[in-house]
Amino acid sequence: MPASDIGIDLGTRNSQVYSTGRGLVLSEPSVVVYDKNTEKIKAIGEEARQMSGHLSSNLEVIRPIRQGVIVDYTVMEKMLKYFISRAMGRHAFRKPRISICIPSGTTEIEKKAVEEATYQAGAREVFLVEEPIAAAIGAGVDVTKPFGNLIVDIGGGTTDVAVISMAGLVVSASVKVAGDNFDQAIMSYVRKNHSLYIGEDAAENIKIKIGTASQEASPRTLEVKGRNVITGLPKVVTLTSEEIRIALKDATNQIVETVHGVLEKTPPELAADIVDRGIVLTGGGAMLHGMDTLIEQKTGVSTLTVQDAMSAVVVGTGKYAEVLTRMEE
Ligand SMILES: Nc1ncnc2c1ncn2[C@@H]1O[C@H](COP(=O)(O)OP(=O)(O)OP(=O)(O)O)[C@@H](O)[C@H]1O
Repeated sequence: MPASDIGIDLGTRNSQVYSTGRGLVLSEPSVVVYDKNTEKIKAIGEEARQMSGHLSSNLEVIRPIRQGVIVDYTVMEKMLKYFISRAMGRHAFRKPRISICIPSGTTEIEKKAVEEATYQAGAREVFLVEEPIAAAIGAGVDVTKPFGNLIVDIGGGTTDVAVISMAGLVVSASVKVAGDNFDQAIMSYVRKNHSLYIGEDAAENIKIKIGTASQEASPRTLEVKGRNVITGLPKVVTLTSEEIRIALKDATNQIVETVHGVLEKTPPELAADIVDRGIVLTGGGAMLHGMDTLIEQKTGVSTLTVQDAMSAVVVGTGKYAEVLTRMEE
Protein backbone atom coordinates (compact mmCIF):
# COMPACT_ATOMS: atom_id res chain seq x y z
CA MET A 1 0.00 0.00 0.00
CA PRO A 2 1.62 3.30 -1.04
CA ALA A 3 1.96 5.93 1.66
CA SER A 4 -0.01 9.08 1.05
CA ASP A 5 1.73 12.40 0.69
CA ILE A 6 1.16 14.82 3.53
CA GLY A 7 0.98 18.59 3.18
CA ILE A 8 1.29 21.00 6.09
CA ASP A 9 0.46 24.70 6.07
CA LEU A 10 2.03 26.44 9.05
CA GLY A 11 -0.07 29.59 9.16
CA THR A 12 0.01 32.69 11.31
CA ARG A 13 -3.52 32.01 12.48
CA ASN A 14 -4.28 28.38 11.54
CA SER A 15 -2.23 25.30 10.78
CA GLN A 16 -3.71 22.65 8.55
CA VAL A 17 -2.68 19.17 7.41
CA TYR A 18 -3.85 17.47 4.20
CA SER A 19 -3.26 13.86 3.22
CA THR A 20 -3.63 12.79 -0.43
CA GLY A 21 -5.27 9.60 0.84
CA ARG A 22 -7.59 11.09 3.44
CA GLY A 23 -8.12 14.75 2.60
CA LEU A 24 -8.00 17.49 5.24
CA VAL A 25 -7.02 15.67 8.43
CA LEU A 26 -6.25 18.56 10.78
CA SER A 27 -7.14 22.23 11.05
CA GLU A 28 -6.20 23.91 14.32
CA PRO A 29 -5.16 27.34 15.54
CA SER A 30 -1.38 27.94 15.60
CA VAL A 31 -1.42 28.44 19.37
CA VAL A 32 0.47 26.87 22.28
CA VAL A 33 -0.04 27.18 26.03
CA TYR A 34 3.25 27.08 27.95
CA ASP A 35 3.68 26.39 31.66
CA LYS A 36 6.39 28.74 33.00
CA ASN A 37 6.76 26.79 36.28
CA THR A 38 7.43 23.38 34.75
CA GLU A 39 8.90 24.89 31.54
CA LYS A 40 6.74 22.50 29.56
CA ILE A 41 4.09 22.87 26.90
CA LYS A 42 0.64 22.36 28.38
CA ALA A 43 -1.55 22.35 25.27
CA ILE A 44 -1.29 22.81 21.52
CA GLY A 45 -3.79 23.83 18.82
CA GLU A 46 -7.53 23.82 19.49
CA GLU A 47 -7.08 22.72 23.11
CA ALA A 48 -4.68 25.64 23.69
CA ARG A 49 -7.09 28.10 22.07
CA GLN A 50 -9.90 26.97 24.34
CA MET A 51 -7.69 27.39 27.42
CA SER A 52 -6.33 30.78 26.35
CA GLY A 53 -9.23 32.84 27.71
CA HIS A 54 -8.92 31.56 31.26
CA LEU A 55 -5.29 31.09 32.21
CA SER A 56 -3.61 31.18 35.60
CA SER A 57 -0.51 33.37 35.94
CA ASN A 58 2.00 30.54 35.43
CA LEU A 59 0.54 29.80 31.99
CA GLU A 60 1.39 31.78 28.88
CA VAL A 61 -0.19 31.80 25.41
CA ILE A 62 2.38 31.62 22.62
CA ARG A 63 1.67 32.20 18.93
CA PRO A 64 4.98 31.01 17.43
CA ILE A 65 4.29 32.55 14.01
CA ARG A 66 3.41 36.22 13.71
CA GLN A 67 2.78 38.08 10.48
CA GLY A 68 4.45 35.37 8.46
CA VAL A 69 7.58 35.19 10.63
CA ILE A 70 8.59 32.39 13.01
CA VAL A 71 9.07 34.32 16.26
CA ASP A 72 9.54 31.35 18.60
CA TYR A 73 11.36 28.59 16.81
CA THR A 74 11.49 26.06 19.68
CA VAL A 75 7.74 26.26 20.25
CA MET A 76 7.02 26.16 16.50
CA GLU A 77 9.09 22.98 16.21
CA LYS A 78 7.13 21.28 19.02
CA MET A 79 3.83 22.39 17.46
CA LEU A 80 4.92 21.08 14.07
CA LYS A 81 5.92 17.68 15.45
CA TYR A 82 2.65 17.43 17.37
CA PHE A 83 0.58 18.22 14.25
CA ILE A 84 2.55 15.68 12.19
CA SER A 85 2.12 12.92 14.76
CA ARG A 86 -1.60 13.70 15.06
CA ALA A 87 -2.01 13.67 11.28
CA MET A 88 -0.06 10.45 10.71
CA GLY A 89 -1.80 8.62 13.56
CA ARG A 90 -2.26 4.90 13.13
CA HIS A 91 -2.26 5.20 9.35
CA ALA A 92 1.51 5.47 9.13
CA PHE A 93 2.25 2.11 7.47
CA ARG A 94 5.06 3.68 5.53
CA LYS A 95 6.88 6.94 6.14
CA PRO A 96 5.18 9.68 4.12
CA ARG A 97 6.64 12.32 1.86
CA ILE A 98 5.89 15.57 3.67
CA SER A 99 5.61 18.94 1.99
CA ILE A 100 5.58 22.03 4.18
CA CYS A 101 4.40 25.45 3.25
CA ILE A 102 6.47 27.83 5.31
CA PRO A 103 5.79 31.47 6.17
CA SER A 104 7.07 33.93 3.59
CA GLY A 105 9.50 35.62 6.00
CA THR A 106 11.36 32.40 6.87
CA THR A 107 15.17 32.68 6.71
CA GLU A 108 17.42 30.04 5.09
CA ILE A 109 18.57 28.84 8.53
CA GLU A 110 14.97 28.45 9.70
CA LYS A 111 14.08 26.61 6.50
CA LYS A 112 16.85 24.08 7.18
CA ALA A 113 15.66 23.71 10.77
CA VAL A 114 12.02 23.17 9.73
CA GLU A 115 13.20 20.55 7.25
CA GLU A 116 15.24 18.80 9.95
CA ALA A 117 12.31 18.84 12.41
CA THR A 118 10.07 17.27 9.77
CA TYR A 119 12.54 14.45 9.10
CA GLN A 120 12.74 13.86 12.85
CA ALA A 121 8.96 13.67 13.01
CA GLY A 122 9.04 10.71 10.60
CA ALA A 123 9.15 11.98 7.02
CA ARG A 124 10.71 9.85 4.27
CA GLU A 125 11.29 12.90 2.11
CA VAL A 126 10.68 16.62 2.82
CA PHE A 127 9.77 19.39 0.39
CA LEU A 128 9.56 23.05 1.35
CA VAL A 129 6.90 24.76 -0.72
CA GLU A 130 6.50 28.46 -1.44
CA GLU A 131 3.06 29.65 -0.39
CA PRO A 132 1.88 31.06 -3.77
CA ILE A 133 2.80 27.82 -5.57
CA ALA A 134 0.88 25.79 -3.01
CA ALA A 135 -2.07 28.19 -3.27
CA ALA A 136 -2.11 27.89 -7.07
CA ILE A 137 -2.04 24.08 -7.02
CA GLY A 138 -4.80 24.08 -4.39
CA ALA A 139 -6.84 26.45 -6.54
CA GLY A 140 -6.71 23.92 -9.36
CA VAL A 141 -4.19 25.78 -11.55
CA ASP A 142 -1.87 23.53 -13.60
CA VAL A 143 1.36 25.19 -12.48
CA THR A 144 3.56 22.94 -14.64
CA LYS A 145 2.51 24.68 -17.88
CA PRO A 146 4.43 27.64 -19.36
CA PHE A 147 1.56 30.08 -18.77
CA GLY A 148 1.52 33.04 -16.41
CA ASN A 149 -0.88 32.87 -13.45
CA LEU A 150 -1.32 35.61 -10.86
CA ILE A 151 -2.10 34.31 -7.38
CA VAL A 152 -3.00 36.51 -4.41
CA ASP A 153 -3.02 34.60 -1.11
CA ILE A 154 -4.50 36.69 1.70
CA GLY A 155 -3.90 34.86 4.98
CA GLY A 156 -4.17 36.04 8.57
CA GLY A 157 -0.85 37.88 8.84
CA THR A 158 0.52 38.21 5.31
CA THR A 159 -0.63 38.61 1.74
CA ASP A 160 1.56 36.89 -0.84
CA VAL A 161 1.22 37.99 -4.46
CA ALA A 162 3.03 36.10 -7.21
CA VAL A 163 3.16 35.41 -10.91
CA ILE A 164 3.81 31.71 -11.41
CA SER A 165 4.88 29.84 -14.51
CA MET A 166 6.28 26.29 -14.82
CA ALA A 167 6.07 25.75 -11.04
CA GLY A 168 8.34 28.71 -10.31
CA LEU A 169 7.86 32.27 -9.06
CA VAL A 170 8.52 34.79 -11.84
CA VAL A 171 7.64 37.95 -9.88
CA SER A 172 6.50 38.03 -6.26
CA ALA A 173 5.85 40.35 -3.34
CA SER A 174 4.67 39.94 0.21
CA VAL A 175 3.00 42.51 2.45
CA LYS A 176 2.25 42.21 6.16
CA VAL A 177 -1.39 43.15 5.71
CA ALA A 178 -4.10 40.47 5.73
CA GLY A 179 -7.21 39.20 7.56
CA ASP A 180 -5.99 39.97 11.07
CA ASN A 181 -5.23 43.59 10.11
CA PHE A 182 -8.84 43.89 8.96
CA ASP A 183 -9.93 42.98 12.52
CA GLN A 184 -7.58 45.59 14.02
CA ALA A 185 -8.86 48.23 11.60
CA ILE A 186 -12.47 47.49 12.61
CA MET A 187 -11.57 47.72 16.33
CA SER A 188 -9.95 51.11 15.91
CA TYR A 189 -12.75 52.42 13.65
CA VAL A 190 -15.53 51.64 16.16
CA ARG A 191 -13.46 53.05 19.00
CA LYS A 192 -12.83 56.32 17.16
CA ASN A 193 -16.23 56.78 15.54
CA HIS A 194 -18.60 55.19 18.07
CA SER A 195 -16.55 55.36 21.31
CA LEU A 196 -17.08 51.62 21.48
CA TYR A 197 -14.49 49.18 22.76
CA ILE A 198 -14.75 45.67 21.26
CA GLY A 199 -12.44 42.64 21.38
CA GLU A 200 -10.67 40.86 18.49
CA ASP A 201 -13.26 38.08 18.26
CA ALA A 202 -16.09 40.62 17.99
CA ALA A 203 -14.19 42.49 15.28
CA GLU A 204 -13.66 39.26 13.32
CA ASN A 205 -17.35 38.48 13.65
CA ILE A 206 -18.26 41.93 12.25
CA LYS A 207 -15.84 41.37 9.36
CA ILE A 208 -17.33 37.98 8.50
CA LYS A 209 -20.98 39.12 8.86
CA ILE A 210 -20.97 42.59 7.24
CA GLY A 211 -17.38 43.30 6.19
CA THR A 212 -16.83 44.33 2.60
CA ALA A 213 -14.02 45.68 0.44
CA SER A 214 -16.22 47.20 -2.27
CA GLN A 215 -19.33 49.36 -2.25
CA GLU A 216 -22.63 47.47 -2.01
CA ALA A 217 -25.91 48.42 -3.69
CA SER A 218 -27.83 47.85 -0.45
CA PRO A 219 -25.62 48.04 2.65
CA ARG A 220 -26.10 45.47 5.42
CA THR A 221 -26.29 46.32 9.13
CA LEU A 222 -25.29 44.60 12.37
CA GLU A 223 -26.00 45.40 16.00
CA VAL A 224 -22.78 45.29 18.02
CA LYS A 225 -22.33 45.25 21.79
CA GLY A 226 -19.26 46.51 23.58
CA ARG A 227 -18.07 48.92 26.27
CA ASN A 228 -18.37 52.67 26.07
CA VAL A 229 -14.78 53.97 25.97
CA ILE A 230 -15.73 57.12 27.91
CA THR A 231 -18.22 55.91 30.55
CA GLY A 232 -17.02 52.30 30.81
CA LEU A 233 -20.64 51.13 30.61
CA PRO A 234 -22.09 48.58 28.15
CA LYS A 235 -23.14 50.11 24.85
CA VAL A 236 -24.89 48.91 21.68
CA VAL A 237 -24.43 50.42 18.22
CA THR A 238 -25.66 49.50 14.76
CA LEU A 239 -22.88 49.35 12.17
CA THR A 240 -23.33 49.33 8.40
CA SER A 241 -21.28 47.44 5.84
CA GLU A 242 -20.42 50.79 4.23
CA GLU A 243 -18.78 51.89 7.48
CA ILE A 244 -16.76 48.69 7.57
CA ARG A 245 -15.70 49.24 3.94
CA ILE A 246 -14.36 52.65 4.98
CA ALA A 247 -12.66 51.15 8.06
CA LEU A 248 -10.91 48.55 5.88
CA LYS A 249 -10.01 50.90 3.05
CA ASP A 250 -6.35 51.50 4.01
CA ALA A 251 -5.68 47.79 4.47
CA THR A 252 -7.49 46.65 1.32
CA ASN A 253 -5.77 49.41 -0.71
CA GLN A 254 -2.35 48.22 0.45
CA ILE A 255 -3.20 44.77 -0.91
CA VAL A 256 -4.39 46.26 -4.21
CA GLU A 257 -1.16 48.30 -4.47
CA THR A 258 0.91 45.17 -3.94
CA VAL A 259 -0.99 43.43 -6.77
CA HIS A 260 -0.38 46.52 -8.94
CA GLY A 261 3.33 46.44 -8.16
CA VAL A 262 3.60 42.79 -9.21
CA LEU A 263 1.64 43.41 -12.43
CA GLU A 264 3.96 46.28 -13.31
CA LYS A 265 6.99 43.99 -13.05
CA THR A 266 5.42 41.11 -15.00
CA PRO A 267 6.97 40.35 -18.42
CA PRO A 268 4.50 41.22 -21.23
CA GLU A 269 3.86 37.64 -22.50
CA LEU A 270 2.94 36.49 -19.00
CA ALA A 271 0.84 39.63 -18.42
CA ALA A 272 -1.14 38.68 -21.53
CA ASP A 273 -1.76 35.19 -20.05
CA ILE A 274 -2.97 36.80 -16.81
CA VAL A 275 -5.46 38.98 -18.69
CA ASP A 276 -6.82 35.81 -20.34
CA ARG A 277 -6.83 33.63 -17.24
CA GLY A 278 -7.74 36.20 -14.57
CA ILE A 279 -6.38 36.79 -11.05
CA VAL A 280 -6.94 34.02 -8.49
CA LEU A 281 -7.55 34.83 -4.81
CA THR A 282 -6.93 32.29 -2.03
CA GLY A 283 -6.55 32.31 1.79
CA GLY A 284 -9.03 33.02 4.57
CA GLY A 285 -8.57 36.78 4.23
CA ALA A 286 -9.71 36.58 0.58
CA MET A 287 -13.12 35.50 1.86
CA LEU A 288 -13.77 39.15 2.79
CA HIS A 289 -16.84 40.11 0.80
CA GLY A 290 -16.06 42.20 -2.30
CA MET A 291 -12.28 41.67 -2.19
CA ASP A 292 -12.28 40.11 -5.67
CA THR A 293 -14.52 42.91 -7.01
CA LEU A 294 -12.17 45.58 -5.62
CA ILE A 295 -9.07 44.02 -7.22
CA GLU A 296 -10.96 43.59 -10.49
CA GLN A 297 -12.09 47.25 -10.46
CA LYS A 298 -8.61 48.58 -9.67
CA THR A 299 -6.64 46.39 -12.10
CA GLY A 300 -9.14 45.86 -14.90
CA VAL A 301 -8.34 42.11 -14.81
CA SER A 302 -11.13 39.65 -13.99
CA THR A 303 -10.61 38.31 -10.46
CA LEU A 304 -12.14 35.41 -8.56
CA THR A 305 -11.88 34.10 -4.99
CA VAL A 306 -11.69 30.30 -5.19
CA GLN A 307 -14.11 28.07 -3.33
CA ASP A 308 -12.63 26.72 -0.07
CA ALA A 309 -10.18 29.64 -0.17
CA MET A 310 -8.98 28.88 3.36
CA SER A 311 -7.76 25.36 2.54
CA ALA A 312 -6.27 26.06 -0.93
CA VAL A 313 -2.72 26.38 0.45
CA VAL A 314 -2.78 23.14 2.45
CA VAL A 315 -4.44 21.14 -0.35
CA GLY A 316 -1.84 22.45 -2.82
CA THR A 317 0.97 21.66 -0.38
CA GLY A 318 -0.34 18.08 -0.04
CA LYS A 319 -0.40 17.63 -3.82
CA TYR A 320 2.98 19.33 -4.38
CA ALA A 321 5.17 16.20 -4.28
CA GLU A 322 3.00 14.52 -6.91
CA VAL A 323 3.05 17.61 -9.17
CA LEU A 324 6.83 17.78 -8.87
CA THR A 325 7.19 14.10 -9.76
CA ARG A 326 4.93 14.61 -12.80
CA MET A 327 7.06 17.55 -13.95
CA GLU A 328 10.27 15.58 -13.69
CA GLU A 329 8.95 12.62 -15.76
N1 LIG B 1 -15.75 34.39 5.93
C1 LIG B 1 -14.67 35.13 6.13
N2 LIG B 1 -14.63 36.42 5.72
C2 LIG B 1 -13.54 37.19 5.93
N3 LIG B 1 -12.40 36.74 6.53
C3 LIG B 1 -12.38 35.46 6.96
C4 LIG B 1 -13.50 34.60 6.78
N4 LIG B 1 -13.17 33.38 7.33
C5 LIG B 1 -11.91 33.49 7.81
N5 LIG B 1 -11.42 34.73 7.60
C6 LIG B 1 -10.11 35.27 8.00
O1 LIG B 1 -9.07 34.53 7.41
C7 LIG B 1 -7.86 34.73 8.16
C8 LIG B 1 -7.12 33.42 8.33
O2 LIG B 1 -6.80 32.93 7.06
P1 LIG B 1 -5.78 31.71 6.82
O3 LIG B 1 -6.15 30.57 7.70
O4 LIG B 1 -5.69 31.50 5.36
O5 LIG B 1 -4.44 32.40 7.37
P2 LIG B 1 -3.07 31.74 7.83
O6 LIG B 1 -2.67 30.69 6.83
O7 LIG B 1 -3.12 31.33 9.25
O8 LIG B 1 -2.14 33.03 7.74
P3 LIG B 1 -0.80 33.35 6.91
O9 LIG B 1 -0.97 32.77 5.53
O10 LIG B 1 -0.74 34.85 6.93
O11 LIG B 1 0.30 32.73 7.68
C9 LIG B 1 -8.30 35.30 9.51
O12 LIG B 1 -7.94 36.68 9.57
C10 LIG B 1 -9.82 35.13 9.47
O13 LIG B 1 -10.48 36.15 10.23
